Amino acid sequence: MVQALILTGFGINCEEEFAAAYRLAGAEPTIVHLNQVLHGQVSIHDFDILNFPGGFSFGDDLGSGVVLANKLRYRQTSAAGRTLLDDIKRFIADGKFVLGICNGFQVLVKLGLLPNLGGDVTPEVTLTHNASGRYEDRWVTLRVNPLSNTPFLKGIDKLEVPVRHGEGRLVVPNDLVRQAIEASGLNCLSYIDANGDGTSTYPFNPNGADLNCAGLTDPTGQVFGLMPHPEAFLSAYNHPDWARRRRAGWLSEEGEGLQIFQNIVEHLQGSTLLSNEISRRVSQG
Ligand SMILES: NC(=O)CC[C@H](N)C(=O)O
Repeated sequence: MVQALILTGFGINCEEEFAAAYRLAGAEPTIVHLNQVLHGQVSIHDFDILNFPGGFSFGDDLGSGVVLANKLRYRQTSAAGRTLLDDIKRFIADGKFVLGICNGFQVLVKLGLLPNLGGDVTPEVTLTHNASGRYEDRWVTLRVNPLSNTPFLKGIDKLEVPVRHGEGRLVVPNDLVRQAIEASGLNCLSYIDANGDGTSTYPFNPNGADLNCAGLTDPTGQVFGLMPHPEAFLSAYNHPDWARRRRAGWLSEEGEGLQIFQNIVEHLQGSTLLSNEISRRVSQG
């Protein structure tokens, strides 16, 4: 069974929704306090996918996600001076997956794991206060970038999801970074308007993000982060307009966010089968 590690503690508050998403997608979720990982009691390497949920880690002090990102980068988890970031780099090199939602996305961006164009985990973009100057709590519509290579978004064209954040505005500091992100489709999700076009117009784009960008991946597609909350749209009944949609013949019981979790679980199941298959063939000569 695919094993999903979900971190919590220090003000993270979306871990149960995350766990529900993996359970519905057929994986086994384990919620672990960050200290258990930082103190070496739990190893991320025993899992297939590492998850950073939303919330208000460290009270958003110094900027959302900044303190947690610094703990991952600088806090030594062993006498040998290893950090959790060292472990995460190995985890990714092993072909495993990392997902950050909202505050989790902020952590991955502040750490430099997203977009990680240069491969040296140095911050290249940032997330800052919404252009509205307010916390935004609303539903938005996203379009998946067809250039994106991430298995998380396979087969998805468009999805509706809620946002709830104060610091969701992606800022891309220069043209070179912007071009590199666009050229490889790392801006995997954009906010769209009622016509289906990418937009910087409020409230369709709830925070004024550059590139109308709601989510990023790294070049491998293994690290994925987004501001909206797919784990809050697991059932059709999570949608504020479910009754009207139902009357209009929209019959699925599943929420649109669930597909992302089903995608990654299926992908991991496929790769596990493949590696089992290979080792069986090798042992049979
Ligand atoms: N829901 C969240 O994860 C919110 C993230 C962060 N605390 C913000 O307000 O931007």
